[in-house]
Amino acid sequence: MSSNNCYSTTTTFLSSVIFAIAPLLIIILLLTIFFIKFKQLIPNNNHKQSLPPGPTPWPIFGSIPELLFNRPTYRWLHDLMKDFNTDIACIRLGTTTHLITVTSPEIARELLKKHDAIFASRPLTLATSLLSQGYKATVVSPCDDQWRKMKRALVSNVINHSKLAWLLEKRTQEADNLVRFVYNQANQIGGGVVNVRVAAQQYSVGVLRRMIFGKRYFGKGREDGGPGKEEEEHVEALFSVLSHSYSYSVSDILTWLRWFDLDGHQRSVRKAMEVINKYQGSLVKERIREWSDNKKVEDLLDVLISLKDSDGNPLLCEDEIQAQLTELFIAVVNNPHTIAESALSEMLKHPEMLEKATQEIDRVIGNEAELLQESHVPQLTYLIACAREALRLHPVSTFNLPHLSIADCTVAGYFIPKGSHILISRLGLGRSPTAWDQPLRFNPDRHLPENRRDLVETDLRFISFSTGRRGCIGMELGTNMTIMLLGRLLQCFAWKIPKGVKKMDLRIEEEENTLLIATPLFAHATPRFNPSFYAF
Ligand code: HEM
Repeated sequence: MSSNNCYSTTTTFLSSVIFAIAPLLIIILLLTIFFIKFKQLIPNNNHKQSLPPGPTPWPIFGSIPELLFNRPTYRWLHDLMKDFNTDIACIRLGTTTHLITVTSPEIARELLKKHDAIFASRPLTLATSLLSQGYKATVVSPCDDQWRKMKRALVSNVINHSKLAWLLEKRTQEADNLVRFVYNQANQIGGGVVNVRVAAQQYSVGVLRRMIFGKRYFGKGREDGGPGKEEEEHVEALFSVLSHSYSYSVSDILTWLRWFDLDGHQRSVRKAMEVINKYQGSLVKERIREWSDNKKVEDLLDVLISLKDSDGNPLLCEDEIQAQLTELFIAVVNNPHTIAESALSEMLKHPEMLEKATQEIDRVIGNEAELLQESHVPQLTYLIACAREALRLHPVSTFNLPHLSIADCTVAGYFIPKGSHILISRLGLGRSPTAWDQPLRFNPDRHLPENRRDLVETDLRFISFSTGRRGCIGMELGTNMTIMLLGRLLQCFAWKIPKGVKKMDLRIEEEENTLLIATPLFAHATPRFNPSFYAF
């Protein structure tokens, strides 16, 4: 037999062996992959309790297909909880992430009061990473040293009682501007129709712009007190970032798809951040460049730049300041305006409430020539009750900001694994039939026995500023801004439903995690006083 023949026989033999065992190898490989995945799917048996009820997950993908195809997600989650007849549910995403949804005040208290330390972190998303320049600030950062540093800086030096007292005049100027803007629309024979949403949104952001940058307008502004195109663009960009922050984007759930930006979220957030940086960023850069330690500290940007660490070096770098300012604007852009808009809409449906709140303001001020001031706010208990009721019944978002658990825990008798995303439903708490009698009725009187002087609700019967380590730092400012906004509108103008509108439309807009009333509130305003009252 020739060597050639021998070689070819050996090759043929080897090929036939490989050919014979190839399917076996493929089967072994598949089994190994399946075993690894399957192992991940088996619940951890070290705990005795079961997970909260929820849909049966698909292998590997969990309930991601349902989550992506049932929009808006908040409705799917709430419907699912109703079907399971539960106040706490668990939706598994992929093999390891658990989404825990909660609709009862008792369970919310267990999470944010009893086990606060365990649930004090935040999940990461593409939008929150972009807005915070890689988690350099407070609101969206996970519970780490950077968050601690920034929160401490905010509470001790930036948003506290003494700084707010120092900046009172700037806030009052913006409240005067609100009245001027609305007066210029209402000062016609028979009054005028006002877009309350625009006035209220621009007031909220205007208050912060004055406190941070010492000025109201990025550009030339407008004579009538309204927003210029720069301010409109700024507010629109803030809302865009806010609405994408925790919106269950495909790229947040299946992170390996981020590159493709399938739902366009990344593009939208980057575009909005360009606008925000164009306005805020250039001011911060310029101020840092021109900074000298002899400069008089005149606004919150000066405060942030002037903070020093224990070695006497600047405490915050430019990125931290930029990120923190964006977060502060995002923190105020929606709450005060939504509360004022929905409270006024409800009061227009119930004119006796409008009358009662206006009479209270007149009585507290006692002197017709004076405009409402922040010092009057604690005495306006009926108006505060109306704002609390608006917060309870018409929350601005379906869920509180998400929390993330940093250890395994037992809640309501169920096992909650480390790394769970916790979504506390603002709708579920505020409209809970066990916590509230006739929950769907707008009834400010239900808050009166408590005689509250603020919007704080630490018992979590509804979410206002929430509570615990991740609780809001803007309770005093948020209450004052909201009540001044609503109070000035009621004090200075008589409001009614515009001609041709049969009833106020309080249907909500079904967008991801936002509950804005579908149509902005257009209401008819007439000045209540002589023109000389508005000449300030
Ligand atoms: C009526 C007005 C306001 C309401 C209803 C409100 C509500 C909230 C809520 C519900 C949270 C999330 C709490 C949680 O995760 O459990 C929050 C967080 C926060 N708010 Fe507010 N807020 C208001 C105004 C403000 C203002 C005026 C500021 C400051 C200028 C502010 C700054 C913050 C910050 C920094 C956080 C993040 C805290 C952290 O994660 O550690 N808020 N707010």
